[in-house]
Amino acid sequence: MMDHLSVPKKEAESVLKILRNSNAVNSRFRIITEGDNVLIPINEEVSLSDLNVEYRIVKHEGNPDASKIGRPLKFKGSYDVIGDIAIIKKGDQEDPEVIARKILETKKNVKSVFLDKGVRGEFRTRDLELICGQGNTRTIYRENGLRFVVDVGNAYFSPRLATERYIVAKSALEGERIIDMFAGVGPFSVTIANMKRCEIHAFDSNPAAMDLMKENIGMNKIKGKIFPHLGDASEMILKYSEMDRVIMNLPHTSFSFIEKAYAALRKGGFVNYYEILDSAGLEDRMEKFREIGFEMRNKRIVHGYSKFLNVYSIELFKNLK
Ligand SMILES: C[S@@+](CC[C@H](N)C(=O)[O-])C[C@H]1O[C@@H](n2cnc3c(N)ncnc32)[C@H](O)[C@@H]1O
Repeated sequence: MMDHLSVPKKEAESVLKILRNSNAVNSRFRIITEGDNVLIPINEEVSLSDLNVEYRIVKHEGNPDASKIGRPLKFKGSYDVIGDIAIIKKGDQEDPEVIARKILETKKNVKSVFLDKGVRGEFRTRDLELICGQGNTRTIYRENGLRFVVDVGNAYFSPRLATERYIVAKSALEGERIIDMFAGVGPFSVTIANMKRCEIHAFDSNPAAMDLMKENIGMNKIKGKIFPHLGDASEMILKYSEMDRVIMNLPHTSFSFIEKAYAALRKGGFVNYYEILDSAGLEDRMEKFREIGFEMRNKRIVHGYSKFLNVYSIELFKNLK
C-alpha cells in the first residue's frame, strides 16, 4: 500500500502543479479516479508538512504505470534538484557518493551533484562540496510557471518554499504595498508580482543575491513593480510606513526585526513571518507577538528542520486597536 493524496477533482489540476513543482508526485504510478476525488501517488520521502497539504493522505495499492516498469527504482536519501544541480543533504543514511551516482544515472538533466554542508553566515549561503559532475553552481530553475537564475553557492535559494511562495502570492491583494525584507534572489517578490499588480520593495544585503534578483525581475513578465534595494534591512525599513505587508524570511533571526516590521505596517497590515521553532518556542513567540500588538491569522509548518524543530510560517496582522 502506498501514500496517495486525495483531492477533489476540480482542484486536481492546480494541486498537481504545486506537487510537481516540489517533485512530490510518484510518476511510476498512475493517478486514480475515485468518485468525486482523484488519488495522486506521492513519493515516499515527501512528508505532509513539506507539502503543506489541506488534503487527506490515503493508502492505496497503487496503479503502476506500465511504461515505467523496468526502469531503475527510486532510492532513499533526501536531495533537492535545482535546475541541473542536485544537492544532497548531509546526514543521509546512504553514502553521498552512492546517492550522487544514482542521481546522475536516473536524472538525465542533472549535471552536478553537491553535498550540502550547511547554510552559514549573514548571507545564508550554502557550504557545498562537489561530489561529481561539472561543478557549475549557477543554473536556471523553474517554479510556479516562472524562471529563476540561481547560484546555489553564492546566494541562498531553496526549492522547498515553492508552495509557500504560491500561498503568499495567492493571498496578497491587488495593489498591496509590500516589503520583502530578506528577499534573496527574489522568489517571493517575483511570484507575488507575477500574480498581483503590487508594489514590492525587496531588500537584501548580499550583493550576489541582489544581482540575481535583478536578472530574475528582468527575465519574467510580471504585472507588479519590484524595487530592489541592497543593504541592511533593519536600516532600510525605517524609511517606510503604512505598508500593507512585510515578508520576513530569515528563519534563524527574524524575531530581532519584528518591531521594525510592526512600525512599517498600517493597522491591519500583514506579516508573513518564518522561524525555526519547537512547540514550546512557538507558544512563547505567540505571547510575544500579542505583547507587540500582533494577532495571528494562520500558522503552518513549511517543512521539518530537525527531530523537534520545524520551519513555521506564521501570518500575523497588526492589531486594529
Ligand atoms: C533565508 S534567505 C531567504 C531568501 C529568500 N526570501 C528566499 O525565499 O529564497 C535570507 C536572506 O536574507 C539576507 N539577509 C540576512 N540578513 C540581512 C539583513 N540584515 N538585511 C538584508 N538582508 C539580509 C541574506 O543575504 C539572504 O539572502
